[in-house]
Amino acid sequence: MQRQSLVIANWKMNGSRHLVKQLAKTLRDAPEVLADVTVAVCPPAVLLAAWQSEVFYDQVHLGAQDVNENAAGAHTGEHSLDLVAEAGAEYVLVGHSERRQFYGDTEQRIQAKVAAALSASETKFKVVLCVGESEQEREAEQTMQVVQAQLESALQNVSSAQMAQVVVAYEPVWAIGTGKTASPAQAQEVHAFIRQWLQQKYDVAGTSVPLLYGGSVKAENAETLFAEADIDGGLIGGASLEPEAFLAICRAAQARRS
Ligand SMILES: O=C[C@H](O)COP(=O)(O)O
Repeated sequence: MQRQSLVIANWKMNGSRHLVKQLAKTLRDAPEVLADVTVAVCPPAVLLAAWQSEVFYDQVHLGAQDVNENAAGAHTGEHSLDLVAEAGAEYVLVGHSERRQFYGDTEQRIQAKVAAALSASETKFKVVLCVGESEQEREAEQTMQVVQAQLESALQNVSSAQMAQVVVAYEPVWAIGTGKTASPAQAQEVHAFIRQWLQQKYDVAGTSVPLLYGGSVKAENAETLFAEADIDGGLIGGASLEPEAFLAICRAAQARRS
């Protein structure tokens, strides 16, 4: 089954209004890429509004890097689904390893965030669930076990119908921001495992879920990673801050379709 290529930029706590303009221009100047590849950008929430005035949503989609599981209330510093939707977000990253490690994203909270995002009635959010093992876990040969446990917990109450709104990003923690990329074979092995798990639980709905690889994807390695059967695109950190590099990665995802 040929799934649509998808590339998502995660700026993390980086970027500026200037970079919004630069990247938006670079992408606008490549309509042939945007015609073939779904591209989304997740800037820091305070830059969503700047993006809103630069993009047409049929060209570039916007996303939030995280969201609070509560609808509203006394949660200083947090953003609700309604707030990020109002700022243009259609995608929401959930369970990124940096949030799991440093900002209190327990399995329970991740499950609650997934549930909240999937049940939002006004906006049909796309939830990008991030999973992945640490270096220690890989060395102990626990990769599949860890990834399976993360999937089981986050998707425990998610129905087949809701899976049309879910994207899974495999991000080995040891490859994030380290310059160490999983080899295409290593990434494919885990992606195939995730695909199989999804198909077992969700049947046909599991076949359609886009699977992204993230972890030091660069213009130089994107094409070989995206050539793997179960890698439908990437979740890009550092390289998404360089417009030309990001565009080259989107082109690599476009090449995957031909
Ligand atoms: O969300 C993106 C990933 O954490 C990958 O980041 P990176 O491309 O800087 O390694």
